[in-house]
Formats: sequence, structure tokens, C-alpha cells
Amino acid sequence: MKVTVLGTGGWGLTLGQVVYENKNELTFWTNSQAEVDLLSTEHQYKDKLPGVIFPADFKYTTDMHAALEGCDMVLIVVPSQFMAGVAANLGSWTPAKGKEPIVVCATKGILEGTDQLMSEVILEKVPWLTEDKMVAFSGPSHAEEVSRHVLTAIVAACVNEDSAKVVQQAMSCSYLRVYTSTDIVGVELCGSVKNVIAIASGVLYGLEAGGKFKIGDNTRAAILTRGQAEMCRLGKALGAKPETFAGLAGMGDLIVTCLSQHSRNRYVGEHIGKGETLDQVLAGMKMIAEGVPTCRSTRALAKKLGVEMPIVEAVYQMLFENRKVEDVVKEIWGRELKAENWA
Ligand SMILES: NC(=O)C1=CN([C@@H]2O[C@H](COP(=O)(O)OP(=O)(O)OC[C@H]3O[C@@H](n4cnc5c(N)ncnc54)[C@H](O)[C@@H]3O)[C@@H](O)[C@H]2O)C=CC1
Ligand SMILES: O=C(CO)COP(=O)(O)O
Repeated sequence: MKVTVLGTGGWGLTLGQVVYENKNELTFWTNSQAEVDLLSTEHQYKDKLPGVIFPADFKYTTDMHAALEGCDMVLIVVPSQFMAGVAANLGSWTPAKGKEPIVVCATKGILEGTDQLMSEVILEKVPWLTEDKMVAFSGPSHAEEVSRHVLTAIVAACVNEDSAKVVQQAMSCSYLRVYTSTDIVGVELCGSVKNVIAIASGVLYGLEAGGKFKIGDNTRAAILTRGQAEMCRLGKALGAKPETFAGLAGMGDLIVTCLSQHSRNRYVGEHIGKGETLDQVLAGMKMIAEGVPTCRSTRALAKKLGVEMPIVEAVYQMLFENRKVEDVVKEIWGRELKAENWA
């Protein structure tokens, strides 16, 4: 296969490495000439994946249309806030008739203002792409670990199972096991909203370190489980399958993002929990924490659909309304007592 990867951040480079190790032809595109120069000369991205050296024959370009020429599969791995522009550029390229590539989206997020999942943004901007060739790739998979060949399992989701299977074959290798799903809405929602729950989990770590609250593994288990119920409730309103939320893209990714030391979203929460402002935290980061914009978009979507999401609301108040973390935690823990509704 000839594969083009759009985005040379930590996750794009890692997925490209899988493509390369599976003996496919590979080209990377990035919008940044500085990244092309850095990666072509140093063969590593110290700011994002320190210690990981990529093959010297990796090809990088800022010319997207040249990178796409003759490709069978496009992997999109840019932050969600840039998806519309990147997808429009992809859509302005025309593949040969009958040779339209499968498009795989590994970005996690919900576009602010439109409530669109990433696959919906892409489908809207790419006239030659149809739903049956649009695949979402999501699950518990930190680039820091996959790039070092840590055993990992992930999901390729598409309404057309055959396309999901093509991606499963192309991306599975000795350390990456790819499952298929036809619930693309559920898989994308899980990947997006779990980042917001992970910020809440991070806040607990921050509070624990400050000693102001008694936080422990019990507390983390509670946030994971109630977070999953919230995600599932939103999914139900959007027609996703409830079982997806118990799978790799759901509970699996929730566990890794809420608990892992590699998580960017947990990191944001941890520093908020220690009393920093959002601007201060983001100023110190070199990679994207999707839970920040996704908190705004998820809250707006939940309000529109009349879905109750108290953890998302709490994260919103801590990030964007400068509410004191201790007050928000006390408030959410002291909410009206009720039955344990799953969704
Ligand atoms: N890093 C990880 O472990 C994982 C990340 N993801 C998701 O993958 C997506 C990308 O994440 P990372 O690779 O970590 O991000 P990153 O912050 O490391 O890199 C983003 C890359 O996107 C490109 N980019 C930056 N600005 C752009 C612009 N204005 N227009 C077009 N392209 C631009 C650049 O190549 C940049 O290096 C996110 O949605 C993230 O949630 C999913 C699973 C794992
Ligand atoms: O999606 C991810 C792991 O599956 C990455 O999460 P973070 O961006 O929080 O590191």
C-alpha cells in the first residue's frame, strides 16, 4: 500500500512508523517547514517523543497534494482545531476515478460551533470521500508507548466493515492489535469525551498532591465509572451503541487517559488541581490536550441535547469560569443522592 500521513506530531509519527514497519510506502505531510527540516536532519522529535529515533529514509513534505499522489490510504493525525483546514486541503486534491483512498482519522475531538465529530468534518470537506471509506482509529494508545513497541490494542471503526478490515490488516503488527467496529459515532465520541473526564481525573491527582482533600484509588474508580456513564448517556442521545462505551475506545481509553503518566489531558487537570490557571498550564505544553476545546464543545452539545453531564460541567467551570477547584469538587460530590443510572 502507499500511505500518506497528515501531521507529524507524536501520534502521526508513531502511526507512520507502524505503516513503515509493515513494509508499506510512506510519506508524511506537515504544514510546518521547520518540522520537515527538523525531522529530515535529526530523525527524531525530542519535544514530543524524546529518545525515539525514526528511520532516516522517512519522507516529509509541506506539499500535501504531492504527498497524496497515488496513495491508497490517508491517515489524518492533526489537532482537531485544524481539521477543517486540513480536510479542505485534502478535498481540493482529486484522486483518479475509482482510486479514491480510504481515509483514516486518528484525531480525537468534537468541533466547536458545529458539534461535528472529526469524520463528519472530513466528509463535509472532501467531495470524493464517502462514508463507506471513512474510518476512525481510536483506543488506549499513547504514542510514547506504541512508538516503543509496547503491546497495544485499538479499534478501526467504519460503517462499512470491509473498510475497517482493510485498516485492521494495514495497521496490525506484532505490538499493535487492531479490532474492527461498525459504530463509528460511538468510537469517535468515546475518544473525544474521555479526554474531558481525564482532565477531571488529573484534578484529583493535583488535589491529592496538595493534601487538601483525601483522594485515593477509590476516588479514581468513581470518576472513571461515572465518567463512562456520562459518555454513554451522550452516546445514546446520538445513536451510538452502548457496548462501545465498555470497549477499547470507551472504558479502555478512559482508563489509560485518566491514569497514565503520559496523558496530556491528565497533566492539564493535575496542574489545575494544584492551583494554576489554564493559560499557565497550556503555556508550558508542547503538545495538544484535546480535552480543553472538547470540554467546551461537549458541554454545548450536551446542553443542546438535554443530556446531563456533571463531570464535563465541573471541568468547564474549573477551566473556563475560574471557579475554585475545591468548591467544584465539594459541590459535585455533594450533589443530590440518586440511583446509579448507567446511562
Ligand atoms: N499523542 C498521543 O499519544 C495520541 C494522540 N491522539 C490524537 O492525535 C491527534 C494529534 O495528537 P499529537 O500527535 O499528540 O499532537 P501534537 O501536538 O504532537 O502534533 C500535532 C501536529 O499536527 C500538525 N499541525 C500543527 N499545527 C497545524 C496546523 N495549523 N495545520 C495543520 N497541521 C498542524 C503538526 O505536524 C504537529 O506536529 C490529537 O487529536 C490527539 O488527541 C490519539 C491517540 C494518541
Ligand atoms: O488518546 C490518547 C491515548 O489513547 C492520548 O491522550 P492524551 O492526549 O491525554 O495523552
